[in-house]
Order: sequence, then C-alpha cells, then structure tokens
Amino acid sequence: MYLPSFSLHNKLAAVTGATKGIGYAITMAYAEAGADIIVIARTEEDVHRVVQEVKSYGQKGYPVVADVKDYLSIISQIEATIPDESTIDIWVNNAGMNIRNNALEVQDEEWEQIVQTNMKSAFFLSQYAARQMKDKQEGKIINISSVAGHVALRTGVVYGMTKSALIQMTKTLALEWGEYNIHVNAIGPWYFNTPLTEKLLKNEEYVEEIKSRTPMRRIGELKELAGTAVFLASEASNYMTGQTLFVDGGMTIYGF
Ligand SMILES: NC(=O)C1=CN([C@@H]2O[C@H](COP(=O)(O)OP(=O)(O)OC[C@H]3O[C@@H](n4cnc5c(N)ncnc54)[C@H](O)[C@@H]3O)[C@@H](O)[C@H]2O)C=CC1
Ligand SMILES: C[C@H](O)[C@@H]1OC(=O)[C@H](O)[C@@H]1O
Repeated sequence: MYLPSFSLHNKLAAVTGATKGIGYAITMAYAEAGADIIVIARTEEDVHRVVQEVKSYGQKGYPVVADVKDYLSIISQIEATIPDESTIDIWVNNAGMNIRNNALEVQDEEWEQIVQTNMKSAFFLSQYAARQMKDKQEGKIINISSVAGHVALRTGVVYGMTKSALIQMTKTLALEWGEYNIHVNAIGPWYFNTPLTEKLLKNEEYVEEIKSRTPMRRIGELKELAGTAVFLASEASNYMTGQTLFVDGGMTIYGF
C-alpha cells in the first residue's frame, strides 16, 4: 500500500529528439513501462525505425518528423496522427543542441539556433500539451535541462543560459499549472555518452577531467537517466512539481 506504481500503461507520451541519445533511452524505457509514444525527431528514417521498436514492446507508436523549431508542424502532425479520443499524458522536452563557443565569439545566428531549439520550442510545446492536460486535470511535463543550467561550464554560455531558462520555466509552469494537477519537473544530466557528446568524450584527457569533478568518478549510463524520467512520468512522483533532479554522479555538489 506504500509502493506507488512506476507503470506507464495506458499513458500516451511524446518525446522530442526521441531517436538518439537521451531521448531514445527515455523513449524505450517508457515503451517498456507500458506507454504509447509519439516519436518526434527530424530524420524520417530514424523516426520510423524507433516507432517500430516501440511497437515491438506491444505499444502504439506515432511518427512525427519535424524540427522542434517548427513546433507548429509538430502540433499539426500530432493532431493529424493520434486518434481523436487520445490525449497526451506525458510530454518530454528533450531535443537540444549546443554550439560550443567562447562568449567573445558568439554570433547572432548561433544564438538564434540554440535559443529556439532548446528554449522557445520547449515552452510552446509545453503550452500545447498543457492545454489538453488541463481539460483532463492531469499531466506530466519533463524538461531535459543540464548541470550547465545550474553551474558554469566551459561548453558555451548560450547553451547554459537556455538550460537555466528551462529550470526557471519548470518552476513557473509548475506554479501556474499545479491547480490543474499538471506536474512540471526537469532533469539536469551531467555527461552521458551520446551523439551530442561523443566527440568530446573521445578525448581521454577530457574524460579524466570530467571524472575528477565527479564524486562517483564515472560518466553516467543512459538507463540511469531513463529511470529518473520514468519516475517523473509515473504516479510515484505525483506530489513533486517544479523540481530539477540532477543526474550527475554528484558533480553539482562537488565544491572542493
Ligand atoms: N549528452 C549529455 O551529456 C547531456 C545532454 N543534455 C541534454 O539532453 C538532451 C538530449 O541530449 P543528447 O541525447 O545528448 O543529444 P543528441 O544530439 O545525442 O540527441 C538529441 C536528439 O534530439 C534531436 N534534435 C536535436 N535538435 C533537434 C531539433 N531542432 N528538432 C528536432 N530534434 C532535434 C537529435 O536529432 C537527436 O535525436 C539535450 O537537451 C541536451 O542538451 C544535458 C546534459 C548532458
Ligand atoms: C553537460 C553539458 O550539458 C554537456 O556539455 C556539452 O558540451 C554538451 O553540449 C552537453 O550538453
């Protein structure tokens, strides 16, 4: 009677950037936990591959091929694809990118790309999901931020700004939507081995430096992050909102 369910059966989840890295790990964990998935990414072949993988778990998979910067296309594809009686229960703003540059060198175009991908899309897609969650008085929104939104990293000021913004957006949306039983939380990962970081993590010296700043002295495994995403999507987190869970091996608490 005190063990809540971590099951996502009969839930419909949408994951942006669902075909690689962290988004793919979350998508597969959600499918294994019983959710149907709206698979959102830019490459049609990858999207259809992952939809098939979701179906292999006995779950429904719905393809949406779009750049999150074109969030209106995502919304219209979802409206055209999912059954009329279905509504979104879980929305994961995962898609994100970085152009690693020194602050003195940042160009306007880089700013726009990072800000629109990481921040603007997350807000307007959260707004879309929340409108249907409000009608049924329940929903889960999960934003993938970063330790870079909490502490200063050398990997780009604009990226860090967008990740901080997601943490603040999480708090404010949680405040506004709590009365509708919509829970808005974030995850702040430290380094995980994905296409986004694979070049950096091929540099052994850099990896050793990461480990030296990480109390657990290792880089995380994607299933260790997916577990947090399942928790935040399940009833086990029904009295949590506005929070950011750092899945970081202890990095953000490492003073000296
Ligand atoms: N890998 C890591 O060490 C960390 C990653 N993060 C965050 O986690 C999230 C996922 O990161 P990774 O899996 O590492 O990245 P990744 O680049 O390996 O995968 C991101 C996925 O999002 C998709 N994507 C990127 N931009 C998109 C766009 N404009 N429209 C649609 N899809 C788009 C990519 O196609 C890919 O499927 C990002 O928000 C990133 O900032 C945060 C901290 C650490
Ligand atoms: C931990 C950071 O988010 C990490 O830093 C980078 O350079 C990558 O962009 C990752 O997101």
